[in-house]
Amino acid sequence: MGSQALIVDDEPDILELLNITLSRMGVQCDAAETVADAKTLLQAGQHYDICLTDMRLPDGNGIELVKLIQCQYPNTPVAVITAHGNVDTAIESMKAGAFDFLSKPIDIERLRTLVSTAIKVSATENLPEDTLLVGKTAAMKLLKQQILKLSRSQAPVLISGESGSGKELIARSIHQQGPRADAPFIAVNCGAIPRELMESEFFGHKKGSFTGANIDKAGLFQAAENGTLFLDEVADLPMDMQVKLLRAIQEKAVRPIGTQQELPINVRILSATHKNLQEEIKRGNFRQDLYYRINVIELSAPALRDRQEDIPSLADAILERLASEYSTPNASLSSQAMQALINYSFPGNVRELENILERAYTLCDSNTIQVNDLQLQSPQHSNTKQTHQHETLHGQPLDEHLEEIEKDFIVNALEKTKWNRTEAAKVLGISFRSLRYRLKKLGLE
Ligand SMILES: Nc1ncnc2c1ncn2[C@@H]1O[C@H](COP(=O)(O)OP(=O)(O)OP(=O)(O)O)[C@@H](O)[C@H]1O
Repeated sequence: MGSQALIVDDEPDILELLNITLSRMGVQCDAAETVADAKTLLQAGQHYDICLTDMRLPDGNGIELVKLIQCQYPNTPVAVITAHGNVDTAIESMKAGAFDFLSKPIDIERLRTLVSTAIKVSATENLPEDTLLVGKTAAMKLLKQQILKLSRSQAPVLISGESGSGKELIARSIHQQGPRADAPFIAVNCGAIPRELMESEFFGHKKGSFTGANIDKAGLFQAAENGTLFLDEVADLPMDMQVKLLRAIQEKAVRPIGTQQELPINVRILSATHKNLQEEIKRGNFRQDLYYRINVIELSAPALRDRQEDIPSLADAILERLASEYSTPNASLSSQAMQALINYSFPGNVRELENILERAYTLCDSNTIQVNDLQLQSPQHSNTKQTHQHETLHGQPLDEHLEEIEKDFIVNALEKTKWNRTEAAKVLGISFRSLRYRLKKLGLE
């Protein structure tokens, strides 16, 4: 059976344009001119694969319909049509649950893309449960529900959370469960691209546009076409790049370096940060307008210490994966070792759990991992400063003791920055040169 759309607008020209475009795509349309007419059609029992509604209607507004359909007909994706340049309503409607928006004057190509995405969403009603994220605590259940809901929308999502807490995995999960699943998921660490290459990395370049540009190169946006672009550590984008990114998101188009032509793009943007972006805005490091665009929906990845009950199942899943990666027998944790993990504070979250288990798995003598194999730091590791202040020296020379503290801080900073020494030096508030000197001195190289 063909697809069915509900189109709601009081301007006959727009209704006609929608009707013709959709009919050519094999989608049948029912038209309404008011909120009341739309309600009557919905109540008549017809299932709609998409509802397209104007924002301003004679007896109400589009957001009202978005809310009503969300609540009573959750399998029908709704897209709103907004006045040209009205970002506020577009964002407000997506926050209210609209799956996407279209701004006037209507671009036929965009309309077609939007409708076919919506039909895909509507056709995949009963998706299998998320298989990427391990965890059954209330926090994880809620997160998985949110992911499922968000995967159907095209709204930009900002995922916040501590390092290693699973932000990228959450983004992947949103992508995999949504209508873009068959297209690429491209993850980019915004802090890791050299500044001078950034524009070309994101938008591509034409052969000969700068020294070293020996061939035409597609950027990340083009690589993610029809799929998802995941901007990890988005707070690390330099200001000039933030402006360019904002423009690309707003215009839904990019211009490769050395070309005159804008290329239209159809990419969903997901971002993540472990920093507090509001703070970064106050400090003048992040643009308010970009924040507003990428943070339409906010998700937060819970810290592992706040969902301790998930530690056993995570540990089992990780050990199973290690055994299959190494093609060696599966190992398990002694009950004391498991308890020690449950009591540990995991400043580095799931990534730290993975590292601890990988080391223990390689080091342990039998197939059972004991507490000692885990080599856990003291539970207060993340709070090193305080604990050391209150400790006595236990007969250890002061210098040696201080070196230990120094080592702790440096290792901590390196772990936090995934061993990026430039970043670690920043975290520590010392110069790169000084960090290099200390690494040598402490035998950490
Ligand atoms: N709920 C989970 N279930 C299974 N594995 C997880 C879960 N959360 C995180 N992981 C694993 O932990 C590691 C770190 O996760 P991920 O890279 O998604 O974290 P992140 O928050 O993006 O980290 P960073 O802030 O450092 O970029 C990955 O190997 C990921 O597969």
